[in-house]
Amino acid sequence: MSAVHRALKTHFGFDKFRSQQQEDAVKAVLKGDRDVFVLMPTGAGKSLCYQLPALLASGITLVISPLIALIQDQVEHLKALNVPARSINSKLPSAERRQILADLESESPRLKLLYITPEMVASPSFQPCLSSLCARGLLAYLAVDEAHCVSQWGHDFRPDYLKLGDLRSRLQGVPCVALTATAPKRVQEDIERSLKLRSPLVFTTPVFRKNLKYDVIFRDLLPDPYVHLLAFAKEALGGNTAEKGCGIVYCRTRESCEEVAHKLTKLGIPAKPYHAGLKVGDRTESQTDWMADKVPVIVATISFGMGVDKANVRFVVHWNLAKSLASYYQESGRAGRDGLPSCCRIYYSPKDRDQLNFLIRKEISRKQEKRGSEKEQDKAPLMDFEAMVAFCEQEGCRHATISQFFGNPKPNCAGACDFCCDPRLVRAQLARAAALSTRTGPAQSAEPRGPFGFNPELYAGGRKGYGFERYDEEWGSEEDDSEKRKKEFGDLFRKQMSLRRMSDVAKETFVPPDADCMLRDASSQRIPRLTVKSREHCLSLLQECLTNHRGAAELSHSSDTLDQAVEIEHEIFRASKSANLYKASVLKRVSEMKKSAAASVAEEKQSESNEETATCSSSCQPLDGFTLASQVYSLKRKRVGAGFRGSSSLFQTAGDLLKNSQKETLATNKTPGDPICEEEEQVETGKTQKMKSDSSPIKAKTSTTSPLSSPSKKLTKKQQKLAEAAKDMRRISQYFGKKQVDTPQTKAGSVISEPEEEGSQNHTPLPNHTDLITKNSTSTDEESVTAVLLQKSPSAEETASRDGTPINTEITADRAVHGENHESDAQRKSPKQSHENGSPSPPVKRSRVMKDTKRVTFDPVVQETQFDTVNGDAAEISRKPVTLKEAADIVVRCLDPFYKKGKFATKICASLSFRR
Ligand SMILES: Nc1ncnc2c1ncn2[C@@H]1O[C@H](COP(=O)(O)OP(=O)(O)OP(=O)(O)O)[C@@H](O)[C@H]1O
Ligand SMILES: [Zn+2]
Repeated sequence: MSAVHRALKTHFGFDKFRSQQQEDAVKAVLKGDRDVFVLMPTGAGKSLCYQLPALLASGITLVISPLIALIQDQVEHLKALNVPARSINSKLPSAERRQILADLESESPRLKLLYITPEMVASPSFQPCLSSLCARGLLAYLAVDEAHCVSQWGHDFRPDYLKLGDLRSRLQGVPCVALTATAPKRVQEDIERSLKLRSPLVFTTPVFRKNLKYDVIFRDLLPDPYVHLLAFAKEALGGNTAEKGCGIVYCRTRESCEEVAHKLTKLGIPAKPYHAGLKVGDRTESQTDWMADKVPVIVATISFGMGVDKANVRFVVHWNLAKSLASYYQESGRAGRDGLPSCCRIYYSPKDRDQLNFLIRKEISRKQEKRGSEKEQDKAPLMDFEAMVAFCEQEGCRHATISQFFGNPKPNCAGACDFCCDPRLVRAQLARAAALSTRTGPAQSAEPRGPFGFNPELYAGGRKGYGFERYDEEWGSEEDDSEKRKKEFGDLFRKQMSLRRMSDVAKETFVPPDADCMLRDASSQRIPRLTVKSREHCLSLLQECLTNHRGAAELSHSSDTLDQAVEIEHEIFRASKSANLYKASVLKRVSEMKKSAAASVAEEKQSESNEETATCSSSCQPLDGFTLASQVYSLKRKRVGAGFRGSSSLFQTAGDLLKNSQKETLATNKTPGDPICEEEEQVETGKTQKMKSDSSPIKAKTSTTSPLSSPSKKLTKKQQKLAEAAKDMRRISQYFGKKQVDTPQTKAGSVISEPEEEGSQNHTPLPNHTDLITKNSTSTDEESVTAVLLQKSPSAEETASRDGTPINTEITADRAVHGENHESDAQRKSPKQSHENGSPSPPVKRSRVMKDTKRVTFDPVVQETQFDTVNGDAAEISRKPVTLKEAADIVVRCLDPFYKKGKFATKICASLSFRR
């Protein structure tokens, strides 16, 4: 017996390979001299093609997989086999994450397989680990599971998968294994290109699976579809639901899931729904119960089942049409993995087809609007969908249709489909459906009718959005929804029209949630202009806050804080009427949580001496010789005081900051500062200002000429004015802050903005007080004030460019606020750079610094305390109403700190300070 066969038996308990292709693929991967492309149908045993070599090779195999649920499933399966496999993901408790990272950093890690999502592998927090593994030659293989996600022609295209091409480039010399079940020819080519596979060896098995019986039932012809489904399920399960296996019913909408599950249960077969609208706990329970055979039927949206490895699935029903034949093949392929006869049925409805057709076209058009251009591959979803429709409507062997679609020769069906079983029945059904269609008239036609008619040429465009990847759930109930469709069409029409008028409607297009979106009611568009990304960002803010309160400030988030955050977010979502009020409420909640947390540590903080703060400030060395913008973030607040404090950013360039901090580093030559130290440094208080001006590495470029640069000297008259102005500004900001909230706090330490689109540079600078006040004061409406507080503010950039101050540092600092998914350019580039330089940087620390800094620098409690100390009348001011005149006065004062009681103290140096 060969070593490979022995390992197969020892680790997996299999006596032989499932197929010749499986064996050949395993051996090719083991050889390690070529990249390998495994193209086998679902259930063919693709995973083994990298899992077995991973166990036999020295080092760790990095497995990229699209869904955390799928990863968990695989990891659990491997753990049960005593295979050292783990996953690093956002749901992992921090203790476990630390344990895994410690193992990976050890000299000879125990772990053999590390599962990770494409997002996580690209995240800054993971880079040090990756670089270290790579540098130490500990990466055995890179396996990309569900590789069709990489292709823009693939039905589950995920933009983050595209980044894997870069990862691939970094991992020179590490063989790559790409695996997928569904890859028509063009998708295969795209995968090879995207993953930069080097003339890979391709292992493929025919898609035909003779144990699967396919049939199509026209739902509209049935007197009671649920009863029909019940009879089918009973038969497929062998009558005894408890022992003979289980089934999956796929629905397109959450409502359908609920409805079908309810009906089946009522009729006698226990069924549970599974969709993204369920509470996390309920969803998990549905899956667990089904996996454990406690509930025989799961009724789910397509977010369920990717990679579900359950051998005894006796039937897969599509209550609604799949979006493509490739998807259908994959989804239906979850049946009969044990090789026993199983059934795959579609309950087809032309009405359903029309809806889907409409939605696909809409999705295509949305993508095109967003992109602003057409691409050849835009056509793919429609072509794929047409193949799906043809599968249902044609007179012919279903297996043959599938095989041909994947470029395989026509198989010998041998009665494994309804047509081959009895073509007359299929024909009869088609005829009855055609008759029904004629009777019911145009409603059955292929195109939905909108108020202005529907011109597919105009609206579908001969182009397509790459992958029509998110199609379920938010499309509303399949039941009588003509009103909704009318509205949808109306919206689409308006958008199309305004697109033609060159308006930027694309911004308003609702981008549906990803399949693994954690939000409740993720696809709800109840609040206009509130995007899923915004909500996810808010969720992460809440979770981060919750996590901190528990003292688990590491990068991970535990699942219970996530649950809690999901609940809180949903509660706010439900209670909010507008996007801005929603964001305001989130910030308020974050602020409240921070306050309560800060209260508990307030005593501790007070006891820390100024001396310590100053020491810390000077000892906090930049990482890798580079000072993070977040480390000098206090600049922004200094600007608030219009240069009142010593080293005002008004005169500071990023280059200066860098130079000075480097000088300081060399001079002090101390050990790198603990981020916590930096945290403390950022906690500016009135008491520490002098210290900071003396010890801060940040020196004003024009400090020798600026009258504002030496706060330790006796203040000149002008300086006093500036001081007053600064004080006023604080009052003002306090005023608006208080008035506004009930509300959101700029001081909450987080500005909620649209999280950046993939790859975009759309960062929201934290508004400084001046900007806020300036804008707020022109607004009387509560919501618009909130909007000013929360929306993307050009303030920092404007101010900076007005000043001539390079904005890079501030932007980077702002980016830090967005957490690990919104890393700075520097962070994004760092892995590659470090690889190229051969000296991996330690971004783990960097990201910690940024994270910590952001929290403390803008801690509302700190700001409030500070203010109260300096201006005891803050609270009073905040409660006073303000007249329009007062507001105008305030605005002008903010714009010009030399303004006082209707007069401007215009001085050359003043204008110099502002123009520089
Ligand atoms: N050599 C083998 N002998 C017997 N069973 C096997 C063998 N290899 C794999 N299997 C089993 O086949 C089932 C399907 O394997 P696997 O999950 O790897 O399929 P897959 O091709 O990856 O499917 P998917 O496309 O859904 O990811 C699993 O239960 C697995 O344990
Ligand atoms: Zn057939």
